[in-house]
Amino acid sequence: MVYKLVLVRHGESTWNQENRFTGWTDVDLSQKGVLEAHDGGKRLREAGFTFDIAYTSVLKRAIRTLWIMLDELNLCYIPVEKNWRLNERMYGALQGLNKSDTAAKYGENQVLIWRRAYDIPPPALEESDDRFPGKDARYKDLSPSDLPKTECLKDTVDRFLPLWDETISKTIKSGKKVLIAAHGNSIRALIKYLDNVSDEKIVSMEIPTGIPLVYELDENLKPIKSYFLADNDELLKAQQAVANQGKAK
Ligand SMILES: O=C(O)[C@@H](CO)OP(=O)(O)O
Repeated sequence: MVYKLVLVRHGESTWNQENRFTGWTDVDLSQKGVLEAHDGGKRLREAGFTFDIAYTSVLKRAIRTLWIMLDELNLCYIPVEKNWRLNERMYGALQGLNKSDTAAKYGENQVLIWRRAYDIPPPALEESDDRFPGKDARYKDLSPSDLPKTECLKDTVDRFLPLWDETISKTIKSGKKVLIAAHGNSIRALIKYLDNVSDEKIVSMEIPTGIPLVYELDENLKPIKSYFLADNDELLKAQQAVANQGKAK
């Protein structure tokens, strides 16, 4: 038995466009991001994919990407489950800052650590800060210990895993075809877990916006293979562009 699972990072957001640390900030897609979402849906349609259920975060850039893709696939009717555990990594006090300006101020290496180190979190938010998720109604049912003030990728893996273990993995094993629309770092968290990527290697893994990533999984949900629905040149260019966001201008 081979299961197929598709992951997609939302299309470009307005803060991706402005090159700002986003995290749990609920910004929308840019015009380019809307086009990328349509394009991602078309890629799946043309490759013959269909889905029974979709999972996404509680952030509108991922939700809107999913809506657009389901529309392209003529699958607006399938169930969609939104869960905070698929949110982007919480970027703490960096949320809102321009990535290049931050690199110019603190150095590119420090920004690389904040963006990509597996177990070093960015500076934390205070609970009094308006950006603290405890002030946002959508998180009102979370226990206080689940509300992050910052997260490194390891924290994102840890908070994603209960959703995987208790829900998504069971859905896949029941034979349902699953689509997940999420974020650069929540997808990196999933890839780290599925492919058992080392803490060192995950640092250089970049996820492009809007390009579906297909996983073929065995009966124990171990990956047999994975591939983006893009040619190599396009993929490398898109991945390099994400890496370059942390460079000083
Ligand atoms: O700002 C963010 O939330 C993420 C994704 O856009 O950025 P980065 O690629 O720097 O982790």
